[in-house]
Amino acid sequence: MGRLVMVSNRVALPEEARAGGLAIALKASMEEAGGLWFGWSGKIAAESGQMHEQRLGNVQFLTIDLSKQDAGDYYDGFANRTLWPLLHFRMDLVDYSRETYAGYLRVNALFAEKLAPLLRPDDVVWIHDYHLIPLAQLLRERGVRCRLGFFLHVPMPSSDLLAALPDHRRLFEGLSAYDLVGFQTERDLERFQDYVRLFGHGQVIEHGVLETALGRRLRAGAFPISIDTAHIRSLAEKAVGKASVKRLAASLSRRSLAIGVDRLDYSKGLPERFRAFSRFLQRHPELRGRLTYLQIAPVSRGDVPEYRQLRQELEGLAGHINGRHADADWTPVRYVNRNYPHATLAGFYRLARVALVTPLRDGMNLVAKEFVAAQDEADPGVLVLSSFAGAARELTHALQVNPYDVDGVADAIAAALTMPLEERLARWRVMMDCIEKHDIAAWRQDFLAALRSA
Ligand SMILES: O=P(O)(O)OC[C@H]1O[C@H](O[C@H]2O[C@H](CO)[C@@H](O)[C@H](O)[C@H]2O)[C@H](O)[C@@H](O)[C@@H]1O
Ligand SMILES: O=c1ccn([C@@H]2O[C@H](COP(=O)(O)OP(=O)(O)O)[C@@H](O)[C@H]2O)c(=O)[nH]1
Repeated sequence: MGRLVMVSNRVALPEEARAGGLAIALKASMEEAGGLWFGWSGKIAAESGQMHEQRLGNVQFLTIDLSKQDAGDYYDGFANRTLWPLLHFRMDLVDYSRETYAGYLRVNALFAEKLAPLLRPDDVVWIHDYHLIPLAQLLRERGVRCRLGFFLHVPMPSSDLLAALPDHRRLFEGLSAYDLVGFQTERDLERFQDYVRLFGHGQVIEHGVLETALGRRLRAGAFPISIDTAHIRSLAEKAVGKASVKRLAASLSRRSLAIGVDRLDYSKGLPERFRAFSRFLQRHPELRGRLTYLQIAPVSRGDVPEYRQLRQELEGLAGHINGRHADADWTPVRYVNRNYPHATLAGFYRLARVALVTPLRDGMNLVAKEFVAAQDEADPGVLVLSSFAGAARELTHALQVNPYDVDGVADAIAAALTMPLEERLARWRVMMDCIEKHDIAAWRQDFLAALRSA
């Protein structure tokens, strides 16, 4: 069997410890399968192109530095100020410029230039996410003939939104150079098929089999990403004895804990969630003082203006809610911008009675699955989950909410806090069965099997 070559903007280098589902999920896959992992080093250098090599176990890491200009145009610019808001249904935040698009294409071409000579004909190349949509086409132009798969970690919005992007055909037709294109959910796949029919001049031969305008066939499918369920469960069991977890437990003074864990990103619905928590305190005075809400929100994409504004807004909101509702011995919201390792997070999840996972849009949301995996099977907590997260398709037994409905989320928090043990057990069991069967290894195997047979 050929070597597995993963390509992603962000690579989980051995010393890397930043939040983000893609890197965490691919790390688990690479550790199991071995192979080459290729991407951006995350470093800014005087010039783009310097390569670095590292090895850990059966994984070889090859990463490239980018210049300030390239990183600014490609990552902060076109990827995170144009594509990210577009793919999360936020037309109001899309900032398009020809300069940043040119930078995006330049960095994709650089990746292709460096990667093409390293590939062997029997390699299976798996390219990830919106940063690298054109890469297959650029590799093919350089003579690469091996199997190329693509997985989109974020949502695929409706064709009408995609069509608002200048030059959208040139970008999205790049997907036709892959042998297999994977999405998080069936709904994302359907919206992609609509786009191919309506704007891509292609045909859907049958569900999951497409023919492009140029007559090339490719496959497309839904492959919901997952977590290393057994590992998170075992981390959570061990974490009970960890000092940081004991300190958190002691600090609660027998109050229940509600937890949120998200990169500081506008897609995660944090201001709406803070408002819903405040509304919960107003609407349910009988429960006041029984729940402390800990929001962990490591800073993400801090050079992008929309993310800096969000940070300011949240600081204001947290202060406002605490000023309004706190007592001398109780602070309702604890808002923390630190990044915690999984070994600690797993213990925090297990301690929590309620998890608040209420993104406005999310490709999957691995935190929702991690929370379920970390629960005590004799006394599980309750997951309050946005129906706009990819995870909602599988975690149907969560308390599902519309994150825009502040009163609805407030009432769901109250329902979660007061839910009888019997109902908590029944809901948790169904969700745990799902992520035990469908863990990260199953995700990788399903995608690679489909790619090998595509
Ligand atoms: O690399 P960053 O810019 O720091 O951002 C972190 C990652 O955010 C996004 O994650 C997505 O992938 C998760 C795993 O499939 C999924 O659960 C989540 O819903 C997505 O938002 C982004 O797509 C990644 O490329 C980033 O690395
Ligand atoms: O302090 C933190 C906050 C988050 N995460 C991890 O970052 C990932 C976030 O993935 P998710 O799919 O929920 O969202 P994304 O950030 O990829 O959009 C999850 O594995 C979290 O456990 C982490 O390790 N430390």
